[in-house]
Amino acid sequence: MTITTRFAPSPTGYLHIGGARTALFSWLYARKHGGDFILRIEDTDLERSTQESVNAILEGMTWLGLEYDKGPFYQTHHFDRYKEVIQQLLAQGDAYYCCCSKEELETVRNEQMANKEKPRYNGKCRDAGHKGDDGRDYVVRFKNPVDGAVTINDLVKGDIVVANKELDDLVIARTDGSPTYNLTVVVDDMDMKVTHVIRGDDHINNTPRQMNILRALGAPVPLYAHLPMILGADGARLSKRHGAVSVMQFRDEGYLPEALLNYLVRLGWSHGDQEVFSVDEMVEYFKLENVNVSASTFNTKKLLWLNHQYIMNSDPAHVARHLSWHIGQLDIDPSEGPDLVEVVKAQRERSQTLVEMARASAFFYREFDEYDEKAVKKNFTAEAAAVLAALYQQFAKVEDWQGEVLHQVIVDLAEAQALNMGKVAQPLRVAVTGTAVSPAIDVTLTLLGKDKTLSRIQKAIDVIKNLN
Ligand SMILES: Nc1ncnc2c1ncn2[C@@H]1O[C@H](COP(=O)(O)OP(=O)(O)OP(=O)(O)O)[C@@H](O)[C@H]1O
Ligand SMILES: [Zn+2]
Repeated sequence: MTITTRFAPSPTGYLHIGGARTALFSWLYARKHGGDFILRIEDTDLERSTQESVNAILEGMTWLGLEYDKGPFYQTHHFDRYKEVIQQLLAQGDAYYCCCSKEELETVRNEQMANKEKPRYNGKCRDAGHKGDDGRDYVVRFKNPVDGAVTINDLVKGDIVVANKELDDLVIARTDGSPTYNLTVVVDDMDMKVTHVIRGDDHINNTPRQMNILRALGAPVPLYAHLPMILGADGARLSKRHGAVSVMQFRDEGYLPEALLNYLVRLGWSHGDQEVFSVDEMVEYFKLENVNVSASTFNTKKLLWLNHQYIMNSDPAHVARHLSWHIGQLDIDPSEGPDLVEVVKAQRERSQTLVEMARASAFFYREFDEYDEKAVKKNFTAEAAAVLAALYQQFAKVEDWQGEVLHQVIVDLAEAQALNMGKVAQPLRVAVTGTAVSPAIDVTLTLLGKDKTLSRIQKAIDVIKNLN
C-alpha cells in the first residue's frame, strides 16, 4: 500500500509558518516512505475562500519546494460526491433527518448548561423517522454510536481514548443540503486513500467523529498524527485570522527557503543535537516519534542565525539565484555589473539576509548620488582628495585589473605618501561604494571593474572640492 499524506489548507488567507510546518512534516513523511503527498484545498466555505488565497498557498508551497504528487484538489469540485455519501449514510441508517429549530436547540442547550451538563444535541430526531420531504427545514445528522469508545493511536501524542457518549450526533448536511467540514474531510480522505493524516492538533476534537463516520462507511481508518501548534510571541497559536506572517514575507525579508525549512523542522522535532539539516537529511532522519508533544514559539533570532549559515555554506550559484530576485526588487538589472556568484562569495560573510546582501551590493550595479553622511565627514578630507587623485593616476595605468595588482597599487601609494593603509583604503571605499563598509577593497574594486572605479574616484574628487 502506498503511503499517502495530505496537506489540506483552507484558502482563507496566505500560507503562514504554522501551516507550512504542518505541510513540511506531511511532505517529509511521504518522501521518507516513498509515498504520495497530496495537496487538497478545502474551499467549501464559499464566503471566506478566495482564488487569491489559493494562489498565495500555491506560491508558498512552490517557494518552499514542497512539491505535491497529486493535486491540488478542490473540495468545491466534489459536492456531488459528498451528497452521494450523505445519501448513502441515510440509506444505511447511519444518518437521519433532523428538524429541530435553532430555538429548540438553544432551549436544550440552556437547560443543560443550567444543570452543569456538557451541552450536546439531545437526540430528539434520532429515531423519529423523518423523511426530510415534508417542506420543513432539515439538517442531516450522523448517528454516532452510543456505546463504547474511540481510541486514536496518535503517532505523536500516543493513545487518546474518547467515550462515544461524549460525542453528539454531528450535523453532516446543512438545511440547504451543503456538506459540513467533517463530512467533506472524511469523504476525501477515504476517496484519496490517505493512509496518514498529519495535521495540527487544533483538529484533534474532529478525529474521533471522523473515525466513526469512516467506520460507518466501511472505509479503512487512517493513522493520525496531531502536531503541536506554533505559537506567536503573544502565546496565541499562529493563524490567518490572528495576523500570522505569510511564508512569502520570509522570502521578501531575504530568507532562503532551505533556512526556513530547517528552522521549521527543528521547531518541534529533533535528531540528537544536530541543528543544521539539508533537505535530504531531513527526509532521511524524519520520524514522527521524534516530534515534540508541546507547542513551540516562533523566534526570529534563531531563524536569522540559520539563514546566515545557509547563505555562507550553500552553493554560491544557488544563493545567487535567490539574490538575483532581491536585486530585481531594487529595480537593478544584474547584467549591468559583476557576476552575482562572485558577489555572493564576496558578501556572504557579512550578510544575514539576502535583503542585506542586495542592498550592500547595489553599488556594483548602479550609480549613487548620495554618500553615507558619517563616512563622508570622516573620510572626504582635503588630504583624501590628493590621495584619490594619486590613486586615479595609478589605477588608470593598470591593464591587468585584478585583486593582487590593485592591492599592490594601494600598498605602494600608502608607502610613498607615508600614510597608513586605512587613510588610503577608506576614502577609496567611500568613493566607490558610497559607504564605509564593503568587502575587502581589492575584491570590491575587482568586481566593480576599471571604468566604474575610475569614474567614481573622479566624482568623489569633485564632491570633496565642493565640500572644502
Ligand atoms: N499555528 C499553527 N501551528 C501548526 N499548525 C497549524 C497552525 N495553524 C494551522 N495549522 C495547521 O495547518 C493546516 C492548515 O490549516 P488552515 O488552512 O486551517 O490554517 P489556519 O491558520 O488554521 O486557518 P484559520 O485562520 O482560518 O483558522 C492544518 O493542518 C492546521 O492544523
Ligand atoms: Zn431534530
